[in-house]
Amino acid sequence: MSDGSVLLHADADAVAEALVARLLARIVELQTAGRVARLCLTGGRIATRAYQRLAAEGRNSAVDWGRVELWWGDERFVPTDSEDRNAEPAIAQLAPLGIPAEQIHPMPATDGGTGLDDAAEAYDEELGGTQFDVCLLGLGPDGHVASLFPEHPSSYEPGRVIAVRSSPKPPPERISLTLEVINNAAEVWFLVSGADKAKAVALALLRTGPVQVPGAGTRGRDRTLWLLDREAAAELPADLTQRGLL
Ligand SMILES: O=C1O[C@H](COP(=O)(O)O)[C@@H](O)[C@H](O)[C@H]1O
Repeated sequence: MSDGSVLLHADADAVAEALVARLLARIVELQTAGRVARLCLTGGRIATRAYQRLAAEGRNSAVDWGRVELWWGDERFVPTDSEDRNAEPAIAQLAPLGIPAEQIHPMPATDGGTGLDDAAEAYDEELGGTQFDVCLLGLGPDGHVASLFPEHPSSYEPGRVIAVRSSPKPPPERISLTLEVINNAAEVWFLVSGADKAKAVALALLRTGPVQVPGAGTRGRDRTLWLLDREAAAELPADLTQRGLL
């Protein structure tokens, strides 16, 4: 497991800009090595901002979008057309990139014809042995990642893809990858902005327990990056942000 690197940016827009530049470069690197790039996407405000930019910049990049797979780290178990969904709005934003539909893997929705448990199981099967090259994650103000919430059964339930009930953040029913799958990604990149996330960032980077702060137990096999804006980094010890390394 990798240690984390902190990358400080001025504000949320700068985080989104940096993310897109890094992501495009990493995908090209993977494809140059003959690989299909397997990306796991996150929901959340800053991700939405970044996907807008990715759609615009990605079209003129060297990326072969025919050799990219999209997966999701978590999803709200609501109808496909609900504004609460993580995947469908992102898929719509990224449509200009022309990623083949069979390479886009949203988690099931309530209109998919199965209940929550079967939906989580179906995604586990679809995922099979996929290992992500890059897993993007947000961090909630409470320290949650994907739909793994602090001191909640989701943060210690065994399995790879779990059904989440009574989520402290609405909507209450969700599907989430667990840390077993997330931490098997080659690289985990956190995108975090805003003063409301500062305490959670500090607790996660100072390695609080993963049940108390799921973000604290999350890291990639080869690399973990924390792309933070100044507000989100405000409660980190100064030496850590100055060195940029943990
Ligand atoms: O509910 C969720 O929240 C987190 C964080 O979202 P944000 O808007 O506070 O950045 C997100 O990472 C996760 O995918 C989502 O389902």
